[in-house]
Amino acid sequence: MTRVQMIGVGKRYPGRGKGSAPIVAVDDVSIDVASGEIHAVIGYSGAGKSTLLRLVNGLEPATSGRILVGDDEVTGLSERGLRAIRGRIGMIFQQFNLFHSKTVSKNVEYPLLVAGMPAEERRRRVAELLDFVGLGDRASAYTDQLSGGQKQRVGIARALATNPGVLLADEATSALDPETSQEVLALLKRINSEFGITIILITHEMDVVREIAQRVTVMDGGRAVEQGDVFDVFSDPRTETTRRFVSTALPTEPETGHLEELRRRHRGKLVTMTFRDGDVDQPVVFRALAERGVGVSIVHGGITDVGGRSFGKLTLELIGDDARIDDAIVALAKETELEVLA
Ligand SMILES: Nc1ncnc2c1ncn2[C@@H]1O[C@H](COP(=O)(O)OP(=O)(O)OP(=O)(O)O)[C@@H](O)[C@H]1O
Repeated sequence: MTRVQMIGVGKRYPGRGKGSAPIVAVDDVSIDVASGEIHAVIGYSGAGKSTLLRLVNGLEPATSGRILVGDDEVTGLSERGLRAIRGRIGMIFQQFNLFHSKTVSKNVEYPLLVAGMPAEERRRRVAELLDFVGLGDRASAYTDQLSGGQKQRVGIARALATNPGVLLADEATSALDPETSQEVLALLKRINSEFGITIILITHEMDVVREIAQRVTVMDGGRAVEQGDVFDVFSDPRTETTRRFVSTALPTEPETGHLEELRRRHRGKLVTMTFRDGDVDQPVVFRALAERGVGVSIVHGGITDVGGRSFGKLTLELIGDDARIDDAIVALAKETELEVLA
C-alpha cells in the first residue's frame, strides 16, 4: 500500500534556441494520491502529463517541489537510491516498450534479473505472473507474434514482477481497439483491487477515467487546473478544458447546430434537466409533468455511470398548453437543475 505525494512539483527544460526562455513542462503541481487509489491525470497533448510521470519514478529530476512515494522522497535520491525505488514503481506504456528480440517470459523476467533474484525463484515468479495476465500458454512466443492487447498484458506482467506498490500507466490503452482496451482496463482494476496497488494513469480518453478512476487531475499548460473525485469533476466541471474533455464522455446539452435541427423537428418547448446521482427522482419529474397534463418526449441526452454513480442530462420536449408548461417548469426548477433552451 503506497501513497504518492507530489508537492509543488515543477520541471523546466532549457529553451530551444540561444537566449530563449526555458520551457515550463510542469508548473507547481500538487497531487496527493491515496494508497490504493486509481488516479487519472488528463490533459491535451503538451499539458505535461508524461513529464510528470517521469518525475514520479525519478527518470528525470524535478526542478522544484517534492515527490514522496510511500515514505521515500524521490526528489533528491542518488542514482543508487533511485534504482531501488524503481523496483517499487511499475510502469506501462502506450507502445508497450517490450524487447522484440526476447520471448514473452524473458521480457517478464528482465526486472527480476536486474533485481538479482535466483533463477529458480525467477522461473516460478514469471510463470505466476503470466498466469495472472492470462498468457501462461504464450511464454515462449516472441512479442511480435502477439496482438496489441497481449503485448500490453506482457507489459503489465513485467511491471508487476517486482511487486511494486505503485503502477504508472502512460496512455496504456490508447493504441488498442475498444474491446481490447476494455480487457486491459479490467486487468488494471483487478490489480488494484486484488493487490491494493496504487495506480496513476495518464490518458486523453475520458471513458477510461469514467470507468476506472476514483479521482482525477486535469492538467493544462503544465498546471493542475482542476482536481477531485471523478464524479464531482465530471458532473460539475469548472474550467473550459475540463468541460471540453467531459463532453466527450458524458451526455450533454445539444450543441448549437444540433439544437437548430431539434427545433425543426420538435415544436414544443425544449428543456435540459441534469440528474446527479439520484438527487432527483425521475418518477417525480415525469409525474409532475403528467399531473399538469404536459406531454413529454426525450429528444437528446442520456444517463450514464461515472465512478459507480449515475449522471445524466436529458433534453425534453414539453408539449401542451403554454401556461401549464410554464407552471411545470417553475415546479421542476425547485427539484432539479433545469435549463430552458432559448
Ligand atoms: N526533454 C524535453 N526537452 C524539452 N522540452 C520538453 C522535453 N520533454 C517535454 N518537453 C516539453 O514539455 C511540455 C510537456 O510535454 P509532455 O510530453 O509532458 O506533455 P503531455 O501532456 O504528456 O503530452 P503528450 O500526450 O503529447 O505526450 C511540452 O511543451 C514539451 O514539448
